Amino acid sequence: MAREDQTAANEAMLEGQGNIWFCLFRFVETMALKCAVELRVADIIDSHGCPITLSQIASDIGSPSLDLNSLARIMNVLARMKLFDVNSQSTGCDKGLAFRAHVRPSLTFSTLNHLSQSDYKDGFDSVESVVDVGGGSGSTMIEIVKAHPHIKGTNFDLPHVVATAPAYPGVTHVGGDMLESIPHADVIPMQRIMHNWSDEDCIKILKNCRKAIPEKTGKVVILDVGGRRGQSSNGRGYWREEVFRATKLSKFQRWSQSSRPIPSDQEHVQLSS
Ligand SMILES: C[S@@+](CC[C@H](N)C(=O)[O-])C[C@H]1O[C@@H](n2cnc3c(N)ncnc32)[C@H](O)[C@@H]1O
Repeated sequence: MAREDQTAANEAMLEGQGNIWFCLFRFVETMALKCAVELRVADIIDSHGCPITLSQIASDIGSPSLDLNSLARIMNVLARMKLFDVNSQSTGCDKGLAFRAHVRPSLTFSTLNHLSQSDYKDGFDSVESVVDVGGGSGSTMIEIVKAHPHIKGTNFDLPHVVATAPAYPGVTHVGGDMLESIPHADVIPMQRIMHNWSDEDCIKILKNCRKAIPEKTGKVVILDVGGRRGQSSNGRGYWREEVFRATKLSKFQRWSQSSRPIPSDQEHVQLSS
C-alpha cells in the first residue's frame, strides 16, 4: 500500500476508534443531566439571578455528603453540553468558575424533572405482556424484559425490520403494520413513533392500540417529541422540522404544551411523558 493510502487508512481507523469511545461514553451526558435535574441545579442558579459559584450551588443543594469534586465534574460536562455558561472572569468564585443557566429552568429543567417523575409509575410488576409498537430491532423490549423477566415481550415492527432483529429469550418479534392492527398486550409503549405521522394516521394507530389492550386496565405509554409539521417525501407521513433544529429539551417542552386531540373512545389511553 502506498504511504499516503496507509496514512489515510490509519487516520480512518483512529477516527473510527474515537467514534466508538464517543458512543460508549455518551451516557455520561445523560447521567450528568439526570443528576442536575434531581439536584435542582438550574433552579438553584436561577434563584440567585446571577452566576454563582460551585460552593454556592453545593450549599443550596444542602446535602451533608455532597462531594464538591464530583459536582465540579458534573458541571463541567453540562457546561460542555452548553446547558450552563462557565464564567472564569467572575471574582470571588472557587476554582475561578461561576455557573449561569443557559436555559430558563422553569421552561426546561422542571419539564425534565416532571419527565423523570412520569416514568412508567405503576411499574411493570402487575403487567404480563408488553408490545413495543414500532420497536425496531427490539432493543427497548429487550431492556424491559431484562429488567422484568416475568413479562411476555413482543417487538412489533414492519416485517422487513423484524426479519433482521436479534433473538432474545422472552421477546417475540412480530411483523405487521400498526395502521392495520397491533398484537394484544397489557401495555403498549410507543417510542419515537407518533411525531412521524399525520394526525389522521396517529388516530388510526391509537385506535388500533385501543383494540389491542384490555378495556379497563390497558395502557399506552407514548414517549415522543413535538414541533412544527412538514410534509414528508413519501407524501403519507409527516416530519417535524424542529426535530432537526431544536434541542431535545425544547422539543420535549413544546410537545408537553401541545394538546394533540385524542379520539373520544380513547379514554383508557394514557399519554405519559
Ligand atoms: C423512529 S423509529 C423508532 C424505533 C424505536 N421505537 C426507537 O425508539 O428506537 C420508527 C419505527 O417505526 C417503524 N414503523 C414505521 N412504519 C410502521 C408501521 N406501519 N407499522 C409498524 N412499524 C412501523 C419503523 O420501521 C421504525 O422501526
